[in-house]
Amino acid sequence: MSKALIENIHAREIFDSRGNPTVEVDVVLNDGTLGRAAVPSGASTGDREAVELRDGGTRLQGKGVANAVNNVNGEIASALTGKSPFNQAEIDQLLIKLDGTPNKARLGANAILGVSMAVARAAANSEKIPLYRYLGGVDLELPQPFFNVINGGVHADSGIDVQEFMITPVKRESFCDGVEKVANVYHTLKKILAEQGLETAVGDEGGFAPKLGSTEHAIETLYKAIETAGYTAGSEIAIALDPASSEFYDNETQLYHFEGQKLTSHDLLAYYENLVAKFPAIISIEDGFSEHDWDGFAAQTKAQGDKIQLVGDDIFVTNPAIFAEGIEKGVANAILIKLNQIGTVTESIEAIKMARKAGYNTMISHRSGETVDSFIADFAVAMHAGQIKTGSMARSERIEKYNQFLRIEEELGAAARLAKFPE
Ligand SMILES: O=C(O)[C@@H](CO)OP(=O)(O)O
Ligand SMILES: [Mg+2]
Repeated sequence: MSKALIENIHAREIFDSRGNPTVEVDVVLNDGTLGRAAVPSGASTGDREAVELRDGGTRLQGKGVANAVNNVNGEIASALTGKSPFNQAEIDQLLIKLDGTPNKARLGANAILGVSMAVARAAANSEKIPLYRYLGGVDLELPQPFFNVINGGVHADSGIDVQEFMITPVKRESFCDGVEKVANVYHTLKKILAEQGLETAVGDEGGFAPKLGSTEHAIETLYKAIETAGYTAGSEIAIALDPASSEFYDNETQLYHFEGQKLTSHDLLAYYENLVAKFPAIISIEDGFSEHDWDGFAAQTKAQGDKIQLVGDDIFVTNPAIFAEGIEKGVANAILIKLNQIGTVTESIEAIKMARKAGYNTMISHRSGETVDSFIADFAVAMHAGQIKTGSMARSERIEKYNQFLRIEEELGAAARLAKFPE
C-alpha cells in the first residue's frame, strides 16, 4: 500500500445540472495524486436528510455554497492534512466528530461528502487502481439499471403526480445489451409521444415530460413503447415507479392529494394494488407512502411486499439509525442509497450492510441535481448493490454514469458479473 498522506484539500463552488451551485473538492496527496469529487443535490428531499449547507441571503437566490466551501478549505483541510487517505472509516469518523452535530448541520453534508468521496478517489488513484476496485476488492458486480424515462412530480412540469417512471431490462446478456434494449424503448417512446403531438423535451432526470394526464396513461404509453420496440412488457422490460409521495401528502389532514383527489392512506394502497394488478410489468414502487406515514408504508409492505419490491427513500434517508427502526417496523423491503442523504461514504456502506443483513434489497441512486461525477457507478459495482437508478439517456450527467458501467464491464471482461434480477 502506498504511504502517501493528504497534503492539501481544496473546495470550490461549481454548478449542477439545474444551474444551482454545488461543492467540488480536490484532495491532493504528497505523492502528487489528485482525487476530485462533486456533490449532487435533491429536489424532493426527505425532511431528515443530512443538512445541505446553503448560504442564504440574496446572492445566487440564497443557494450559494460559499460557507460549505469555506468549511472545507478551513477547518476540514486543517484537520485532515497529514492524515492517511487509505482508512476511509477513520477519515469519515473524523469528519463526523469535527462537525459535532447529529445531521452534519454545522459544516454541511455537502462539504463533508465532497471530502469523503474525494479522499476515496485520491486513495484509489494513488494505488493506481480503479475506484470500484479500491472500494470493492474482488467481489464486484454490475447492477440492474433503472432508467427514468418519464419525469413528473417536482422534476418536470408534466403535471403527472408520480415523479418517476422507470424501465429496466429483465433479460440482458451484458450491461451493454441491457442499455441497448432500453435505448430502443426510449427512442420508440419519443416517436410515440411526437406522433401524439406531445412534448418530447426532457425533465430534470432526462426522461420525457409529456402532459399525459394520469399515471395510468403514462404507464399505458410505456407499455406501448416497450411493445412497439419489439419487447414484452414484464418478461423482457419491467417497470418501476417512484411516486415520491411525501411531495403530495398533507401532513395536517394526513391525506394524499393525488390526481385531483384526496386519498386516505387506505385509498392509496387500494390504488397501488389495482395498478399492479392492471399493469403486472410493475415490479417496484419507491416511496409509495410519505415519510410521515410509517403506518401506511408498513401496511403496503404487508399487502404487497411479497409481490413487488417496495423501496424506502425519503422515509429512511440512508440513515442507519432510522433504517434500523424501519426494519423493526416492517417498513419496505428495499432501501434507496443516496450518499448525500447521510453525508459520508462509510455511513452509506453501513446502511447497505444493514440492508443485506435484514434481507432488504439495495438500490443506489443519483439526485435530481447532478454533475458528471460518476462516483455512484463505481460505488454500486464495489458494493455489489444489486440495483441503480441514475436517470435516463438524454442528459449527459445521467448517461455518464451508465457509460461508466460500460467502461467497467469492458475492463472486467470475462470477470464481469451481472446482478441477479431483483426479487
Ligand atoms: O426521489 C428521488 O428518488 C430522487 C432521485 O431520483 O429525487 P431527488 O434527488 O429530487 O430527491
Ligand atoms: Mg425517491
